Amino acid sequence: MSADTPRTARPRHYLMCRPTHFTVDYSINPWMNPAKPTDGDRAIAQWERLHALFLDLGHTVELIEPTPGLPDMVFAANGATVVDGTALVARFRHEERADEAPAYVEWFRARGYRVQQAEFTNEGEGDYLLVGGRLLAGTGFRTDRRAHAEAERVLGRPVVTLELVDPRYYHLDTALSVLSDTEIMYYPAAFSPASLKTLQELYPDAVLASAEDAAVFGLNAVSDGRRVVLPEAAVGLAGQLRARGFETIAIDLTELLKAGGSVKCCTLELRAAAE
Ligand SMILES: CN(C)C(=N)NCCC[C@H](N)C(=O)O
Repeated sequence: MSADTPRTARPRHYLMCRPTHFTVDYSINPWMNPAKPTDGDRAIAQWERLHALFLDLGHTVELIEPTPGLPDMVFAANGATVVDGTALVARFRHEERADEAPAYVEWFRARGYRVQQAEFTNEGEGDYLLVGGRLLAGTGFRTDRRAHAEAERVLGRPVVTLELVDPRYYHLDTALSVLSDTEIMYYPAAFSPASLKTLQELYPDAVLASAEDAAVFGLNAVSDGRRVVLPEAAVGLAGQLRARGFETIAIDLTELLKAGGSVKCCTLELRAAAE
């Protein structure tokens, strides 16, 4: 598709979590260095700009109350995967985040979602990305490979397993982003040779990110089908997207990057049951 391709934005329903208690006081990924100071006010200001931006774009945003002592809870995308009104709630790999799961169970139950508590480790939309009718599923660092069959059964979508091999890209959504129901962008070196072949076969026209754009979390982006919100440092990727007819909106979330997250990590999509 070219820059002249007309694209349609679909209004989305998101869940976010204010980084009230954000800090980096443990390390569970290579981006986290507890010796490096964080600025809580700056994290909140950056997050608030993202929140306001989604509202300006016409999306609906709900909020989950941040729990004291859970500094990574701002990364709401990890809380669950929600398809057709069913929330498959995360079971976190690391003890430091384990207590986030009950907060999500409670949030979804209170709002009438069908809630499934996971048997196997999975980190929600960090590793599960819905592209049209297909669920791309990451494994290698966080989500257990056995969780993929569970996701297929609970969410009713065929799953494609993708193996991540670079610890900097420990969640699928740090290395791959969904642009529309048929298009993705990804960083090839983050995947095993077999998974790369799978991606090349399924998405021969995908946008391929450079190492530089991947390293500033350019792939941790959120698209509504026409407008792609992505970290402002990912300038090469933004140019590639505009050449394909997407509008790009750059945002600074560098304070949250100190914990290994950016735009997509803060944004869980809520997909209602079909009417
Ligand atoms: C896309 N998503 C949701 C993420 N990549 N999440 C960021 C999680 C960061 C956290 N410190 C952790 O290591 O779990």
